[in-house]
Order: sequence, then C-alpha cells, then structure tokens
Amino acid sequence: MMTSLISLNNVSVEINQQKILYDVSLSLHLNQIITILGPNGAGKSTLVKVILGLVPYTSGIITRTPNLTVGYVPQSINLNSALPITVERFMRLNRQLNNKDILNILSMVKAEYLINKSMHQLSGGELQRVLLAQALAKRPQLLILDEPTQGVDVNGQVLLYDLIVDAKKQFNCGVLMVSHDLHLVMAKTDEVICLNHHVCCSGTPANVSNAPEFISLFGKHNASQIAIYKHHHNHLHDCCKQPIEKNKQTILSNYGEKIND
Ligand SMILES: Nc1ncnc2c1ncn2[C@@H]1O[C@H](COP(=O)(O)OP(=O)(O)OP(=O)(O)O)[C@@H](O)[C@H]1O
Repeated sequence: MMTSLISLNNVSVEINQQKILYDVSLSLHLNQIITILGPNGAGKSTLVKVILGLVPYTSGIITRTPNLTVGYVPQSINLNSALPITVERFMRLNRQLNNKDILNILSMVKAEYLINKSMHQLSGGELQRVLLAQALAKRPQLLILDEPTQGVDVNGQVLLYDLIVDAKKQFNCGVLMVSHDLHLVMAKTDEVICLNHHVCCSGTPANVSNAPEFISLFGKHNASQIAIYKHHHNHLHDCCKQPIEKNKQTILSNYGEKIND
C-alpha cells in the first residue's frame, strides 16, 4: 500500500465570504510528484498555504502523516537590500547545519560555488536553487514548491526541474508543485490537478490533457499541445526564453509557437 503523506478531503476555504477553494480533495504519496495548474486567481497559492498550515480552512478534513517534515520553496523571497547576507548565513538561518552539511546540500543543487556570495547578487536561477537547498536541508518527506521558476531563464528552469526530480529520488519524498511550465514538467509529473477554485479534473498528464474540463478551461488546441510536449520535453526553442506571463492564454498559446517554429 502506498503511504499517503497528506490527504485533503473536501477542503474549502472562505475568506470574507468569498469561496476561494471548495471541496478540494487530493492525496499525495511518497515518491509521487503532483503538479497543480490553473488560471490566475484559481486558488493555487491558497491551496499550498492550506497544506502548509498557513491559511485556515473552513470545512473538510486534512490528514497528515505524523511528524511530517515539509520543505517549502516559495515563489520568491523579499530580502532587505540593506542587510547583507551570504548564502552560507542564509543556509544557517533555519537550522543548525555544519559546514559539511551546507556544502553537501548546496552541491546537490549545483550551488556550492555560491557559498560565499551575497544573496543579493544571485541570478534568478541561483536564488531558486538556494531556496531549494534550504528546503532540502530538512530532508523533507514532503517538498512543496509554489511556482519555483519565477524569474528563471529557460536553462535554469530545466535544471531546477531536474534537481527537483533528483531530490525526490534521493529523499524518496513526495513533491507538490504549482507550475505554469507545463511543457517542462509534464513528463516528470505523476499526477496533474487542474484547479479553478475546485478540482476541475485530475489524473496522469495524458489523461488530463484529454479531459473535457481541462479542454474547456484551456482550449482544445492548447490541451493537445500538452500531450505532445510530454514527448518533446527536451526540445526547447528560443521563444521559451521570453518571460511567461501569469495569464493562461499567454502561457498556453505559446505552446503552438514552440511546436511550429
Ligand atoms: N488573504 C486574502 N484575503 C482576501 N482574498 C484573498 C486572500 N488570499 C487570497 N485571496 C483571493 O483568493 C483568490 C485566489 O488567490 P491565489 O493567490 O490562491 O490564486 P493563485 O491561483 O495562486 O493565483 P496566481 O496564479 O495569480 O498566483 C484570489 O482572488 C485572491 O485575491
């Protein structure tokens, strides 16, 4: 039997009488990668925060495995530019790690060369890798990432997703991530959950891309591109380097261009 790390059963969240999430059910297991996708304002970050225990839920049941260790990679962090901090100091903030631990964990995310650099001088990709290292320092059973490739160029995105898969293998952890980079993550994902305040559809990437709910949310053409991208995930084009706007039409309509150019 698969070990369920966390299960949500008909979880709803209301803020100021507004239903942000309703009747969301999901179950995440060890060694499983779940990707959550959905349009702007669909409640993806709220769902992540509910799972992290940062936002209270109004109804439903959440069950966690006892003493669950969770590592979290946020979308980005606000560092006070007036306060200099090196990567090494940043890594020490959360936990008492010795020098060897810090080097080991940074080398896992190919960031050991950054150890003495200022956090303020990192590129988008380097910063996200350090945030991943910080999350992995706890040796989490559950790794949660909320749009981890914001501000990261395409090579950095590919590397980051590869590192997430490596981390899953190394720690045998479950991974739950919010991502708009469907063309990069689909082949690495076990289950896709399409969220628009509720779970519109879920399943394997191949199944979801054929689901009527998914097609009505993202359009038939775009849905079919996702299925195609499952087989073309190493095939990158220049247009991927453009910043991906947080707008489902923009994100998904780019897929056609990538296929054809
Ligand atoms: N604390 C809050 N108070 C009021 N409204 C909130 C609060 N938190 C979230 N919301 C609203 O809930 C909705 C869902 O927000 P959320 O950030 O979870 O969406 P999202 O899917 O992550 O969006 P995006 O793709 O833009 O990051 C939005 O309409 C947002 O304005």
